[in-house]
Amino acid sequence: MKIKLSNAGKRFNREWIFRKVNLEFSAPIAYAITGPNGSGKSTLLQSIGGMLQFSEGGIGYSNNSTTIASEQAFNSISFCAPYLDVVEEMTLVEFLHFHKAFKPLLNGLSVNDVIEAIHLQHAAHKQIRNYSSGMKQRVKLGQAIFSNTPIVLLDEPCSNLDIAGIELYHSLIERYCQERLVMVCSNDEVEYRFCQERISILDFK
Ligand SMILES: Nc1ncnc2c1ncn2[C@@H]1O[C@H](COP(=O)(O)OP(=O)(O)OP(=O)(O)O)[C@@H](O)[C@H]1O
Repeated sequence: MKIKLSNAGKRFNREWIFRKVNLEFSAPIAYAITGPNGSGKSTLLQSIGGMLQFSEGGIGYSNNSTTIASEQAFNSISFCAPYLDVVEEMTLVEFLHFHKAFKPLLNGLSVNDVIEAIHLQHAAHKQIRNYSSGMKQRVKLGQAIFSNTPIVLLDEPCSNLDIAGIELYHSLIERYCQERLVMVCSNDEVEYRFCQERISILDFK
């Protein structure tokens, strides 16, 4: 799986956040997108994930040289970010079954396997609205990492996680993301230390 950015730029009103981004991303490599607060990491990741449109230039997705239409790319992408909501009214079991109807789980895994993997068995039947912030972050990570997509986009993946949660994050990456294209937006080395490639958003100002 490949993503190619050609002269990509994004602005909000008159403010250019980044310009002239010419980069290629391919599996099985993990990329870190770094930069200070407000520099545009999340904006770039959301643009790559198709949640925002570039203001200039473009993006291409392909798999083994076959082009994937932008409007179909979401099938290949999973996304985890603190600003993305989960369905708070559902229990974890309900939410994962609901999500699985749109994005299947990694081959051979069940909803129960995912719940065990993110260590939330004790809260499986509790409404997500009553979860702590760290528990919700485990749900978001599980939802992204266990979706059967070749691309995994992670924005500040360790937000609200304690030390055990951060270790869990690294073990999930190690076990389930080796063959995938992973992108991590962060300014905290702990979150992206496994990434082979590092990209500073400041290079595109
Ligand atoms: N919808 C929007 N409308 C206007 N400006 C926006 C919008 N979204 C983001 N911005 C601006 O774009 C800039 C980049 O924001 P972004 O969230 O991408 O930064 P970031 O590098 O991810 O920051 P942080 O490390 O704090 O998460 C900021 O100046 C922000 O105010």
